[in-house]
Amino acid sequence: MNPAHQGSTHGDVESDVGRVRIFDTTLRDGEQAPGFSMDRRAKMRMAHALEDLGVDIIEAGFPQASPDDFAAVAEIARTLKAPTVAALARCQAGDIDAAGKALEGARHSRIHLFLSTSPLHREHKLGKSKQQVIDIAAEAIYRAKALAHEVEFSAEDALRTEPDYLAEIFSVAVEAGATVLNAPDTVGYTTPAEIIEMFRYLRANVRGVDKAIFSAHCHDDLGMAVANSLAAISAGARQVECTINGIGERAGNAALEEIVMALHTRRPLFKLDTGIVTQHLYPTSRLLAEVTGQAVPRNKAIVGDNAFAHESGIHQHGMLKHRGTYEIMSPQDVGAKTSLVLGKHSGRHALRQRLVELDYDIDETTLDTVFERFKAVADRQRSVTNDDLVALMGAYEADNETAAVAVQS
Ligand SMILES: CC(=O)SCCNC(=O)CCNC(=O)[C@H](O)C(C)(C)COP(=O)(O)OP(=O)(O)OC[C@H]1O[C@@H](n2cnc3c(N)ncnc32)[C@H](O)[C@@H]1OP(=O)(O)O
Ligand SMILES: CC(C)C(=O)C(=O)O
Repeated sequence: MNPAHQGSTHGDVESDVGRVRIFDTTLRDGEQAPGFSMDRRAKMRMAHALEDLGVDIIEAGFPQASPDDFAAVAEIARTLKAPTVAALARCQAGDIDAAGKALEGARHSRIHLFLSTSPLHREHKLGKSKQQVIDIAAEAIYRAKALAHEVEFSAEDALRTEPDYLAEIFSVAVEAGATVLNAPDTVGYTTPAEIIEMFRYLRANVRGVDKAIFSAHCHDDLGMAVANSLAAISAGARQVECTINGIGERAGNAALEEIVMALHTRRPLFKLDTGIVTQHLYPTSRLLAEVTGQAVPRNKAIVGDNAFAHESGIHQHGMLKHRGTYEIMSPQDVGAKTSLVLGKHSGRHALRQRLVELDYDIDETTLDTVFERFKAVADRQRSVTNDDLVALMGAYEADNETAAVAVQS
């Protein structure tokens, strides 16, 4: 083991009071989803963006998965300065050694071990008894500890595992030297009430609990990944594993931007901070869309095109009076912008505002006529652009001139 790894304070349990660590797994679980895989170059671009975003841990990949993934993890480990770089490994010597090797150049390294603990996985996937699973985990942790600054142990399918058995394997994991205990909801099955119960139980029953922090890793199969992550945090988890845009296996992982902005926007409720530079959320989301070629859905919370867009007249009127009427956070805080989109649902207030912005001096009579014409255009097309408005105003002014000439002659 590199002597510099000894005595690292990165991941000091004491420093976690009032702080939730953000463990980004966009480059590992995120890229496992069909259509999202990233090559070494794409991973490097994302890794730099994630470092600028301020994530605490970047899970760079699964070195045993492929030579390119090994190379990507190694390059990220060598290059990044601030975040801990993590690599995933099964509880197998080959995986652990590959992870250790890939992480050699890292300033702060973490081997992330996982092993299934639920009855279904133990019996059908691994074909191992409860005790065998515990022994395999302990041996793997001992091996990994010699190869990285820190070891995280994930009990795969934890939320479908018997709580007393989960507490036992985590107790052994702490004894073996793991300092992060992750209880993943691997298949997105749990609910907020259940995950709270599980984390409270673990905190009360894992031996040596003060030597480790608990982590949540939630999947979105039932659309509850973010809610479950926040629930786990409220029950004492001080690390959350999440991805940009919520990408990941099947329906995805908990979306990083949603967890971070929930903690930020509802700070009086959670009383917890992250180290995320929130203004980087939107640009990082767009970079991921660019490198994967997968567009962000318009209605995606925080980073979708519609997250701060308003087309309805009643909402636009409210927004023009006070932004707080229809926005619970400032778009600038996530690096985005508000837009008032003109369409068939818009009203006079928003239309007048846009015409003023376009330098038209407009009285009530003009507004009424132009508004009627605007609605007719809006009924034919999805949105009405500035060019459409200029054309409408041009036609209106031409009609007025014709009418004036007719009156004179
Ligand atoms: C919940 C998660 O997201 S876990 C991470 C999932 N991610 C991935 O699988 C992506 C990368 N994976 C890969 O590239 C390949 O699966 C590899 C290279 C790791 C392994 O490939 P192969 O050796 O051909 O095995 P394959 O994937 O078909 O089967 C998995 C094997 O790992 C074993 N295994 C699964 N999980 C673990 C674990 N945590 N610890 C030890 N062994 C495990 C299985 O029992 C099976 O063993 P067997 O080959 O003795 O039957
Ligand atoms: C490896 C573990 C943390 C995982 O991805 C899961 O259980 O979903």
